[in-house]
Amino acid sequence: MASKLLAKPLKLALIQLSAGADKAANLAAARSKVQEAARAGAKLVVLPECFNSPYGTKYFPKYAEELTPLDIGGSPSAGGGPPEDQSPSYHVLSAVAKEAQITLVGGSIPEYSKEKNKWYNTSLTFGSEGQLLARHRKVHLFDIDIPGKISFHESEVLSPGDKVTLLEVPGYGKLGLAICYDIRFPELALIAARKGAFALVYPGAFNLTTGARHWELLARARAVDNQCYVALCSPARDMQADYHAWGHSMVVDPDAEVVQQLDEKEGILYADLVPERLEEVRRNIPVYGQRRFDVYPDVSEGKVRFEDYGGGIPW
Ligand SMILES: NC(=O)CC(=O)C(=O)O
Repeated sequence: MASKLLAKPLKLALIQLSAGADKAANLAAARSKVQEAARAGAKLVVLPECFNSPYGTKYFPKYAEELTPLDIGGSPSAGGGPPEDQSPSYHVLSAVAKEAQITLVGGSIPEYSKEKNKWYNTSLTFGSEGQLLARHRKVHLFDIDIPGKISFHESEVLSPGDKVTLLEVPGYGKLGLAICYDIRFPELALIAARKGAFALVYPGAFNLTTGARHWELLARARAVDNQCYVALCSPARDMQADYHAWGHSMVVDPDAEVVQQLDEKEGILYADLVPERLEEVRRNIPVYGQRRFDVYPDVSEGKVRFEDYGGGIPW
């Protein structure tokens, strides 16, 4: 097992903010909070799921943006990226990542693909040159019915993505990137970890029912399964909104300890991702070298659809 992390801790910021009906105001608030986090020294900044729109199927088509032609690895200033009027969120995220000189996981936004005539819940990550580093479309759609509590069906409007997403944080190593409900599916996290991820990042909007039951449990489960850092970034709770987000953005370390956690209000969580901690945990309990692929299959091998934006670091 080899880690490609530098010895220097990576300062992470999770921005918990609520999104209202005014998209321009949501984008302006996100921009100002990202700048604040960068001034505090964060190098990797994460926004929440659906940070530019209220969360709800009736809102997705209205707030959706067209991202094609996607220029993965390119820079909008060099002619890449969608036109400004089709995707203001793309351009704000790109610009603020460059201004702030950070890697920015831009939460998620509703995306419309004209080519496919489909909507997606999509996360875009930008590098410090403003270049698009990665795109993840939520693979597992949030379709649930808990009688008397909550019924939600993203699939009424959205289509699922079809890839595990990995991306390189320059100078540090790989992140596994997924969105909210994706965290309930351990295979996605396991594949990302076995392909070299040192941290799993989930913009996510759990609610008052499922958040209380499973938010921390799932974060800690994915961390202990994979001996990775896990970061969950939620919208702040707004009881005037249709959907009541759980909040409680959190970072869990590779030994499944909660390092930091917010409450339900707006705020920024800072945490250092420490390479030595990762190595210590993996050395102490070396499950990665102890798997029995003669007894069961390695889900990270064979027919796996994954997008690795930046070269593999196999363990
Ligand atoms: N909003 C989601 O995608 C997931 C969620 O709230 C849950 O799994 O619970």
